[in-house]
Amino acid sequence: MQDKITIIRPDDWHIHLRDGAALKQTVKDAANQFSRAIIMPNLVPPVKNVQQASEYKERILTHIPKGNSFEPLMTLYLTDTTSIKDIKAAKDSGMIYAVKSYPAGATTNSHSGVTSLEAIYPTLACMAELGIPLLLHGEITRPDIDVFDREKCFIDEHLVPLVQKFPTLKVVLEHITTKEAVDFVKEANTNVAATITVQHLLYNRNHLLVGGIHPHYYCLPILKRNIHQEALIGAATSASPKFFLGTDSAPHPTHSKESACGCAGCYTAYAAIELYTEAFDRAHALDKLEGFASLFGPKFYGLPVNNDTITLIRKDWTAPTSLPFGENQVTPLKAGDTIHWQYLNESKNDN
Ligand SMILES: NC(=O)N[C@@H](CC(=O)O)C(=O)O
Ligand SMILES: [Zn+2]
Ligand SMILES: [Zn+2]
Repeated sequence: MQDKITIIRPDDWHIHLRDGAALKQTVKDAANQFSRAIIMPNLVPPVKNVQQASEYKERILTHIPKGNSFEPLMTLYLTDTTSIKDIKAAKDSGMIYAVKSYPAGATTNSHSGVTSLEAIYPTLACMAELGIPLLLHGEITRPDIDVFDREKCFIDEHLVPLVQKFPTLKVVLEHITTKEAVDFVKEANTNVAATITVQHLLYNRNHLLVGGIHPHYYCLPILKRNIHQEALIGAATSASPKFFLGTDSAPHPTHSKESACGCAGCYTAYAAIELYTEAFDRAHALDKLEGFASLFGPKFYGLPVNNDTITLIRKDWTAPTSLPFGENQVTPLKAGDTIHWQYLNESKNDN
């Protein structure tokens, strides 16, 4: 049995760091394991232009521990009024790595999101031309569509035509949750990729709903049935460069999740790489972890691979039941449970 694994340092291609006092914990956790992360722009108000992204980046940078070279890769929040001028400014800034589309109303802080992707095709054409990736929260929001079918419907109704219309546009279908998404991405052209969260590899909707309702497993897109979980594990461990690591670590105060109307999002950044290692170990695919976590993301974004490594050992430890989150607390995924791999935090930035 393999008890130790060393891989090139990973990056997180989808994270929510939030803002203000929350940054103290979220930045520390992300910077501890990852070299770079794609920073989601769904703040209140959203990060809509270069100026706001640059100010947000500065706020993040002040929380990076001394001697740590974590690099936040900033994104813009796409709205119905994002203009070609905004996209050109993003490109010229050299600090915007992608533009994120939230269908209006689909998820946390998405009310300023796009009401029709088709209506902003000229903006997307400009992104294709300038090589700026489009990151998609891929869910339809029509109330007649069942919450478990929203990703599949988004693919059929919006993504298939989008990819046909813009074959050169780089597209990441974020946090995929279904077999249909896996199949779509596999068959699409090489400009189409997907991130996969660790909760969608470790869990399915039974974990959310059997034996009581478990709000800390609630995220969007919602956990699906086990056949979808299996398809995601298959994709993540397939060595296909189209599938790479994106935690979607999305903290909410404990009281906002343990509520009559609980928020969507799981906090995983505190132990992300340990949890992914656990998922790959379960699938007998530890040899596929490095590609998924450290090689395929940079390849898609056209960035260099990191030049240091991290090591994990097989060792049980207990996840904290709670972590500081500004003036509140956040209950992390797996709170109080045993995690079977441990990240040895010794090598970072000593080269
Ligand atoms: N994934 C989630 O359940 N929540 C995310 C938003 C998102 O990524 O959809 C959040 O910001 O809380
Ligand atoms: Zn999302
Ligand atoms: Zn997210």
